[in-house]
Amino acid sequence: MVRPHSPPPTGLPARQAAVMLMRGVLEEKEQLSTLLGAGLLDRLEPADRARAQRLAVTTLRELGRADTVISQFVDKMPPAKAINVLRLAVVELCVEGAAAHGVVDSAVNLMKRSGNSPRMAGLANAVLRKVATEGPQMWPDLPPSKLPKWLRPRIVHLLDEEQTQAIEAAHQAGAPLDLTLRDEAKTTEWAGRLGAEVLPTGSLRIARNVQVSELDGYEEGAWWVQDAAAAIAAQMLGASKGERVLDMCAAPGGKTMQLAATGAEVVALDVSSERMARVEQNLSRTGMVADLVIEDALNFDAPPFDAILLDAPCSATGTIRRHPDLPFVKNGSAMAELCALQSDMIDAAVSLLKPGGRLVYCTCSLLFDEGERQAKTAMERHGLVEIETRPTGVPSEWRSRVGGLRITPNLWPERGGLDGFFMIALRKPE
Ligand SMILES: C[S@@+](CC[C@H](N)C(=O)[O-])C[C@H]1O[C@@H](n2cnc3c(N)ncnc32)[C@H](O)[C@@H]1O
Repeated sequence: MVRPHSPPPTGLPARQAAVMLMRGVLEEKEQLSTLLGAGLLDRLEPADRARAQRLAVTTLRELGRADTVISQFVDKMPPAKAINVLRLAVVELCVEGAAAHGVVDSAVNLMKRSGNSPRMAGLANAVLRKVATEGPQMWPDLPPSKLPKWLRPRIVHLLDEEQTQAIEAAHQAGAPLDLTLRDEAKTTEWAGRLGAEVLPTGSLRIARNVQVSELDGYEEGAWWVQDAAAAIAAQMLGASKGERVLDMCAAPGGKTMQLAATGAEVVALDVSSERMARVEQNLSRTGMVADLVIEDALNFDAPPFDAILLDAPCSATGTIRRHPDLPFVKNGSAMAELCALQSDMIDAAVSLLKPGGRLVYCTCSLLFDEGERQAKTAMERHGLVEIETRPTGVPSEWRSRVGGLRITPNLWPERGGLDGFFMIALRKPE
C-alpha cells in the first residue's frame, strides 16, 4: 500500500486542508469561520475548498465516534499531529462511504507530509485497512459525540440527562437549510419552486445539499437563509407598518429583514462594521430598507422606539449542530462577561423603549444563565410583564418554565430539528 514514489493520490489538497482546519480548531482553538475568514483555503480550487470545509465540519461533528473506532485498533491513541489524519480517514470511510484505496493512500501520504514518523504512516495503513472492513458496520451503533465537560452539566441542569442525550444526537444529525420568505403570501409557490417543505412556523426547509447562491429566487432576493427557530423571535415582536422598531444586535441581518418586511421603520444597529456590511448586502439583495447604525448598543441614544428586538451576543451553544467546532474552541470562561453584557443590553433596550413598548429578548444559547435567568431578573429589575404571544405553528410544549420559549435542537426530530434558542416578549410598564 505504501508506494513512496507514486504520485500524490487525487483529493490530497482538500484532505490536507481539512486536517489543517481541524488542527486550527482543536489545537489553536480558533473557530472555523475565523480560519476561513483569514484565507486559510484561498489557494485551493473552489471544489477542493468546498470539500475541505465539508470534510472538516463532518469530522469535527463525528469526532467522538471516530475516536471510538480508532481506539479499537490501536494500543495507545496516536499523538495530536497524527490523530487528525486518522480521524478524517475514518469519517471518509464510515460516513462518506469513500473508496478504501484512495482514503488509505491519502492518509499514509498525509502522515508523511505532516511531519509524522514512518511508524505513523505504517500505523495509518494498518489501522485504516481494518477500519475499511469493520468500521462501517460498527458506526451506526456507536453513541454520538458527547458535549464537552464545561457545557454538558449546564445543559443537564436546564433540561435533564435524557434530553441532553437527545440534543447530542441532534448535533450529530447536522442541520437542514431553512429559508425565510420576503413575502409569506407566496409560501406555497416558493415551496413548489424550491422543492421545499413548509414548516408549521412558516419557514421553508430544504433537506438536500444545495449551493445556496444557485437556488431559484436567490438573485431576486425572494428569501434569505435563516434557521426556523431564529425566525420565530422576530415574529414574536409583532412589528407593524409605521412602527419605529430597533434591531439592537442586527448583523448579519436575518431578523432585520423580517422586521423590514412588515413595513415597520427599522433601525438596525450593530457594533461590528464588518458584520454590518453583510446586513447592507442582505438588504440590497432582498430590496428592503433599514437605517443602519454602527455603534455600541450600550452607548446608543435615540428617540424612544415602539418595539425593540434584542438578539444578544451569547455562547451560541444552540447552534452547535451547524457549528460543530464551537464546543472545542470555547471553554466557558467568557460566560460571566457575556451574561453581564446581556443584562446591560437589556437595561439599555428598556431605556430606549416608549412606556408600554415591546421588547423581545433572545439568545441562540442552550444555557439558563443566558436565557431564562436574564428574562426573569430583567422582569424583576424593570417591572416588565410578559406578552403571551402565540407565534404560528409553535407547539405549547415549547413554553419555558419562566415564560417565553425554550427551543432545543432535539425538537421536531422527524423534521430535522431546530437551532437552540430562548426567546421572550416583554412589555415595559406604562
Ligand atoms: C447573535 S448575533 C445577532 C444576529 C442577528 N440578530 C441576526 O438575526 O442575523 C449578535 C450580534 O451582536 C453584535 N454585538 C456584540 N456586542 C455588541 C454591542 N456592544 N453593541 C451592539 N452590537 C453588539 C455582534 O456584532 C453580533 O452581530
